[in-house]
Amino acid sequence: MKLGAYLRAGAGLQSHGVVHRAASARLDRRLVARTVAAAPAHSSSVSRGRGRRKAKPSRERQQQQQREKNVPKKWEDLVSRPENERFDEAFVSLEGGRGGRGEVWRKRQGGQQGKKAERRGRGRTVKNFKYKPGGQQAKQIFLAAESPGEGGRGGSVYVEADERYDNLLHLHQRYHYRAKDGPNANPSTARRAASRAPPPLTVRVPVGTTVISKTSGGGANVATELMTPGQRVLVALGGDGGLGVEEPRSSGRGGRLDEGATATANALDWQKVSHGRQGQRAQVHLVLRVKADIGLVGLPNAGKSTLLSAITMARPDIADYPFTTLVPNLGVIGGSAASWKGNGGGGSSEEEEEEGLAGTLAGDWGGDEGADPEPDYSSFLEEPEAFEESPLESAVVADLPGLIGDAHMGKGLGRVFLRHLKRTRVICHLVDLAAASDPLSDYLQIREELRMYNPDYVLEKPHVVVFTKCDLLGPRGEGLDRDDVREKFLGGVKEFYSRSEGDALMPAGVVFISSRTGEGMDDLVKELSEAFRSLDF
Ligand SMILES: Nc1nc2c(ncn2[C@@H]2O[C@H](COP(=O)(O)OP(=O)(O)OP(=O)(O)O)[C@@H](O)[C@H]2O)c(=O)[nH]1
Ligand SMILES: [Mg+2]
Repeated sequence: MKLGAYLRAGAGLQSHGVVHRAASARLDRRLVARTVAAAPAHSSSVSRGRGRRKAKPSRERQQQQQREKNVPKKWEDLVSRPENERFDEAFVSLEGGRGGRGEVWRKRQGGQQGKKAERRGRGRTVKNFKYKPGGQQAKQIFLAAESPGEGGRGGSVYVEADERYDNLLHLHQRYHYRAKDGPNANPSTARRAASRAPPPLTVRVPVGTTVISKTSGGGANVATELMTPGQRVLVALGGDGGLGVEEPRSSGRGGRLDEGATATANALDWQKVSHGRQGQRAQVHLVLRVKADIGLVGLPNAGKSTLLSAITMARPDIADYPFTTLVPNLGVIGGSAASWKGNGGGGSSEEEEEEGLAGTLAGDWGGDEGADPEPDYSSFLEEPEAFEESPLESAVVADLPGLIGDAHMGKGLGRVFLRHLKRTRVICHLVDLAAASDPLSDYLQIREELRMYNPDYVLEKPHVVVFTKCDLLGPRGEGLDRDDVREKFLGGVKEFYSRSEGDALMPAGVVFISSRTGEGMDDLVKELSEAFRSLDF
């Protein structure tokens, strides 16, 4: 027998043996699995020796696990708070994916033939564009790789403003987020792995979120505000892919590296350059300030949420107890009526809701008013056409939680939510005329609270005073001359501020409304439009 034939025969036998052994191993494993399933718990040690041992996590994986365990104290503090105290803030650690491994080519066989054989296995099969049906050509042809393939870049991490979100609660589930790793190069991807970066990890946040990011691993720190939908910022770049490398020859000369790498890489670091680099890591602080044109402020129960539901399609919780609203609600003036009626489902459920609402309200207002018509909080400003060309056209209204005196010392819901007024342009200050014994002091208390939080809130933003619940004035309000009340009120405000800034702090207008009957809505629209016109556009 010739040597080649002998070897082939031997090789054949050998491979036969391998298959055989593998099959019997599989069989063994199945048997073991069955025994383990059938055996009582205490005897499981019998099979332990034969079962597959659990692989020890790689060092990198261990480091990753350790990092995931390390959550900062500030994160733990934040997520243990109630939702209304954390919906507008989040801490996250964002990490770009690791780059994929570059390909390592083993030492070549000597001679031209060896080279060919070596390369034959490394490359990819592509469509043969010369192929014609019926011809002799193959449909697919093999393209040998010219050089070892590079690993792909790891996924990067972006923070993106998205209209579909209005809070940051979805980012409180965990602290660490990591993008996908880059693809490793292998014979079939050849050089293409480098161009196949995995999809980036996109962290979606509401419009109006400030992103403050400390990035390590060569990345730049970021401090930016995402103010338009779709706007995004890169916080952590994925790691570079490893380079393709040819193993150095045994003579000890350096390995031939793929283009871009230093040709002097010695025998020690040729393996390292084939490894993908780690992605950048960013510690990110996200703070949301809702972006709105009009902000509704006032004492708890002043009727802020009710006004919001009366002038927009928003349907916030309304109830006759303080602190019903815990997080800001948003609505758009002149939003299309179809949208929320569609959302409300069938007509029947809506009627039920209205009935439920009417029930609570009738209870709130005492038996003597049982004959009242059903309160209708559906929009008084429903026709979008009425607002065309008006400064109020699609203005966003934010209904804030109730504010009380000494809120800056943590009373009530505190004052943290006042940050949401920062991006409102006009403030609507609601005072419950029916319940207030002294509307002026109620008003001044809140103004002082605003001023203590941020002097710009009272100095720079025009505000309209809105006396609410005028339908409830009852006998007290019958003979009430509204112009009189207005004058007295304005006189009081002027006197209070006479020694300080004076006119700068005066209201732009005073209106009397009822969200229930729709009284005064026209005045409100007029005053708000004036206030907007007074701002320089
Ligand atoms: N009759 C009458 N009742 C009103 C009017 N506006 C509000 N109410 C009632 O006043 C109560 C409080 O209204 P809300 O809109 O929840 O008050 P709020 O200012 O949002 O209160 P918080 O969210 O707790 O700060 C509810 O029972 C409303 O039905 C109004 O114009 N007329
Ligand atoms: Mg409310």
